[in-house]
Amino acid sequence: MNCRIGQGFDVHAFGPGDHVMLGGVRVTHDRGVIAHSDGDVILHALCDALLGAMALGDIGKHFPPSDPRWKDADSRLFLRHCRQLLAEHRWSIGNADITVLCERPRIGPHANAMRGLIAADLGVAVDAISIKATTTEKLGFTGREEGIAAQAVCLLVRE
Ligand SMILES: Nc1ccn([C@@H]2O[C@H](COP(=O)(O)O)[C@@H](O)[C@H]2O)c(=O)n1
Ligand SMILES: C[C@@]1(CO)OP(=O)(O)OP(=O)(O)OC[C@H]1O
Repeated sequence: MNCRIGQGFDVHAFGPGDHVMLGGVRVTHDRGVIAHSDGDVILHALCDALLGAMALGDIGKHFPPSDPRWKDADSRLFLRHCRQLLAEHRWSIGNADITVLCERPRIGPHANAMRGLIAADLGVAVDAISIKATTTEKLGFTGREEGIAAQAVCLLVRE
């Protein structure tokens, strides 16, 4: 069996707003994020992990921030595009594991909803998708609540 690993990382600054899109879920918050698309750090990190495993560049290469088509775009579109690329290149997802770094909002109560959407968009079982969260103990930009970060790793397999 042929295997590949990939990793991705994304950050968005908090800005004015009343919600944050995370893993495709609209999470109510007292801030929004500043981004060209909907600024979903979970999905952006996951797309980068998948693209990285396939050595197909990064999300900005596939969806340039200079392209008005992606203004306020639903990041689930990006994930579904990655699914298409996986199929074209005959890769299947073994698993993906994601960590969100922020003091707030709390991720735990939404993690299963996020896993469900991601699994549906990628056509995999929910137990292939893991979402975890940590604060950074009030340290750094996430600790000061200036922004939110996510990192993702994935394993791809090909028979
Ligand atoms: N935004 C967050 C941050 C953390 N959690 C959950 O709380 C646990 C403890 O966080 P520490 O940073 O103190 O380790 C963590 O393991 C998560 O389960 C969360 O849901 N949302
Ligand atoms: C997602 C894209 C889409 O134009 O823009 P942003 O929403 O700003 O997000 P980023 O994580 O900076 O990735 C780059 C772009 O591909």
